[in-house]
Amino acid sequence: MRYLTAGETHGPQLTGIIEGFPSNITINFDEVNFQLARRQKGYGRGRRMQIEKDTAAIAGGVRHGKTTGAPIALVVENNDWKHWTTVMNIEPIEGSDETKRRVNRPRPGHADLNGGLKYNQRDLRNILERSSARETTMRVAVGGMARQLLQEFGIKVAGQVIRIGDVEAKRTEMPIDQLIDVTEQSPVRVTDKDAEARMIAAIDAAKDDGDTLGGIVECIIEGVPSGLGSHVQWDRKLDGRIAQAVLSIQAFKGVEFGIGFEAAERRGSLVHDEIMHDPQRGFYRATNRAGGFEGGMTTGEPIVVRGVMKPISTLYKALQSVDIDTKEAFTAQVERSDTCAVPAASVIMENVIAWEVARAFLEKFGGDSLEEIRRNYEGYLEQIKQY
Ligand SMILES: Cc1cc2nc3c(=O)[nH]c(=O)nc-3n(C[C@H](O)[C@H](O)[C@H](O)COP(=O)(O)O)c2cc1C
Ligand SMILES: C=C(O[C@@H]1CC(C(=O)O)=C[C@@H](OP(=O)(O)O)[C@H]1O)C(=O)O
Repeated sequence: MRYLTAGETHGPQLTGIIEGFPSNITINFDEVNFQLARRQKGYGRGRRMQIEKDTAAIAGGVRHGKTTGAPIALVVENNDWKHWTTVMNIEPIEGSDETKRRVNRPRPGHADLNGGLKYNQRDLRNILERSSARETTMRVAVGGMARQLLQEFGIKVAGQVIRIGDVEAKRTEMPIDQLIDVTEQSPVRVTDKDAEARMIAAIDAAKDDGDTLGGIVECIIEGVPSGLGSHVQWDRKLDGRIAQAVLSIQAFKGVEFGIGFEAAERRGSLVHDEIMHDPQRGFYRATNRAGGFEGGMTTGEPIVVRGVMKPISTLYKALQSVDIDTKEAFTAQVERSDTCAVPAASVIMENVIAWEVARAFLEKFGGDSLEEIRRNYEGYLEQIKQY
């Protein structure tokens, strides 16, 4: 199973094509649109989110509410396109002075300069339009499809914000369904009300100073059987693939599983998870410090992944850069930008991880239809039980 996305942030639409999605899966479009709506919420975002109201339309691969096994085509329109039709026009507009509309001032922390050099583009808009995190809209829609496959097998995905700037949220141990409900009610996607208020204040303060904030988000996946991914080849290790998916989100700079970087400070006896057995549960781990992975394979314990997002690159208190034409220094003018997109990014992270887990699930239990996958899955569960 694979997917590709296309589309620019101020272009007419984002397009996604999923190939290899099995047949006979009932698709609830409200679920896909719910994921898109969740991504748009979250304290700290700029004016663009008031313009967009993301909904996905299906343009292939689903009939009468069920997948057919054909490639699935998804489309999300950009409402903002109507304000950008002249700037973004594909055809040159006669009599217009294109040079005036060029972006010739690369923004620090963005893809602008590297992309301009690499693709030999002197209008940096040709880079920024695609490097924008607007593209994650389609990745979330695709993740919304993957979640429906996972749901068929009782696999649940949740996320929460752990840190924004210097404010850390206390992690309340609660069942995953409750975690999903509680974080959904929070503008910064936390369960800790005290931290919520301090995070909102920190975002407001950064905004007042013309500055931005990053943070840490966590994703938890429950109900995953042991044995997804594989130790036998580097690119089949599922933790590695999830790490790649997380780092592919714009502005994500780090990833860890379970106790993560803390493992460097601890002794082995306080890192590794002891193996237990119970006639009802089968094999399990006494703890889950590994975050659900050993040898690139799932252990059957919940997958726990955290990602680090850097502060938003564009600051109202603009940073210095160099004009690509004159090579002179300037400080950038900012029209609009987010102050903090960490809560939104936690939704993106959930969905890109859901995709990777669904892909690994299909590799393990293969099959073209839901029924075939179910047979393979149930046979494997029986095999594990007898082991
Ligand atoms: C949900 C989300 C929203 C973002 N919004 C902005 C924004 O409004 N302004 C900005 O400068 N960067 C924003 N970014 C970050 C940039 O897209 C990102 O830093 C840039 O493309 C360069 O990529 P890199 O940081 O991964 O190197 C956002 C990222 C995410 C995930
Ligand atoms: C459009 C989205 O996020 C955008 C991501 C983004 C960036 O540089 O990554 C910059 C901003 O776009 P604009 O310059 O149009 O205001 C954000 O609003 C979105 O999340 O849907």
